[in-house]
Amino acid sequence: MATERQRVDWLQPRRIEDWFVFLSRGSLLAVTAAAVLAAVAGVSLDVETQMLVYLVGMVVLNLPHGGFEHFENVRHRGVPFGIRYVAVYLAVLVAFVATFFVAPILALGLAFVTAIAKGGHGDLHVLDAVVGSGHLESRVQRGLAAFVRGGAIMIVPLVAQPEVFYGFSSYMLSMFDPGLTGVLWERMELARRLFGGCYGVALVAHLLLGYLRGGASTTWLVEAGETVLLVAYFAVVPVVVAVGLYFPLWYSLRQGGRSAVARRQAATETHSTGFVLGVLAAGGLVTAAIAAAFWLAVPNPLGNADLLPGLVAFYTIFVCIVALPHVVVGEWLDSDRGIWYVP
Ligand SMILES: CC1=C(/C=C/C(C)=C/C=C/C(C)=C/C=O)C(C)(C)CCC1
Repeated sequence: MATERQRVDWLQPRRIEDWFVFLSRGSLLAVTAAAVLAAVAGVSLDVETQMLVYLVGMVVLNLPHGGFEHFENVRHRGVPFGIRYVAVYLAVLVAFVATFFVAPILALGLAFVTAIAKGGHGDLHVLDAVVGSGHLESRVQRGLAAFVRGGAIMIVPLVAQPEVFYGFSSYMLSMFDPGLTGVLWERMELARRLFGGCYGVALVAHLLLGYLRGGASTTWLVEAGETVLLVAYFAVVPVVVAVGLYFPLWYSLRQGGRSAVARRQAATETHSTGFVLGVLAAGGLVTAAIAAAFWLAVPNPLGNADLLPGLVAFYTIFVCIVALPHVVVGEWLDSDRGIWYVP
């Protein structure tokens, strides 16, 4: 549901959720500005450092939030629901892993779609709960908002930094079939033009429709500003760093704001530190067990890459195989609440 709420003050956050959103914008803006300054000064981060930033961002900072998000979805929902949820979740996870073995290119495409869907729909719910989405009146506008925000994560770097994008995609495919290395390069230009063209049209349509519906309303201005920030960020920040910092600094921070609103509305008790640490420890163990099983199941866990790029490729596929069932089961099959619950 679109909401009229508009409480975020760009410079003076008041509530806890406004702080989360404020920090997400500030940190992405700072990283974007640093990337522009570095480009102007002719300085660039070496690829090793970029990969370390990715691994720290995704594993150390983002993974705990992912575990917490999973846990919140099934908490207080009853035992039969929980068992059904976990069973369907595991079935979808196994089916997705199987797809990597029989059709790796299709599965990699699904992995990218997962990142787009998660980022896009997650952000749409943050607009509903915290930022304001009053100007998004129709389903088409909401769909466009989600596609444009999520698409920034994958399609903008595909257009702006195709070599790195394809290089890592090749590593990911080589985990399952070394013969597929290089196969993507032949289609690179076509994919860039096709996806880049569609994305450009969607971006302009999204901004224009929002404006035509309600003029330069505050919610439109703020939302358009965020969209432009996301596009600029993914266009100028080296893609490995950009994705590695987007999930902790934008996705997880903002979801923290959304869940603060949801908890207050549902009058759910706040968690004690001990409880949170217990959930994190249990979640960490389950996640590590899934990662270990996946490592053993894959023919070449590091693909044809060296250690660091191999770990980036492995972790990326791993996070996608956990995230896809989360989006499918948690959001689209759990019609009562969904993973991005907004009261
Ligand atoms: C294509 C591509 C990448 C893909 C990243 C993906 C697909 C991340 C998905 C993250 C998810 C689903 C997180 C959920 O919380 C890398 C590794 C940055 C390297 C550059 C090219």
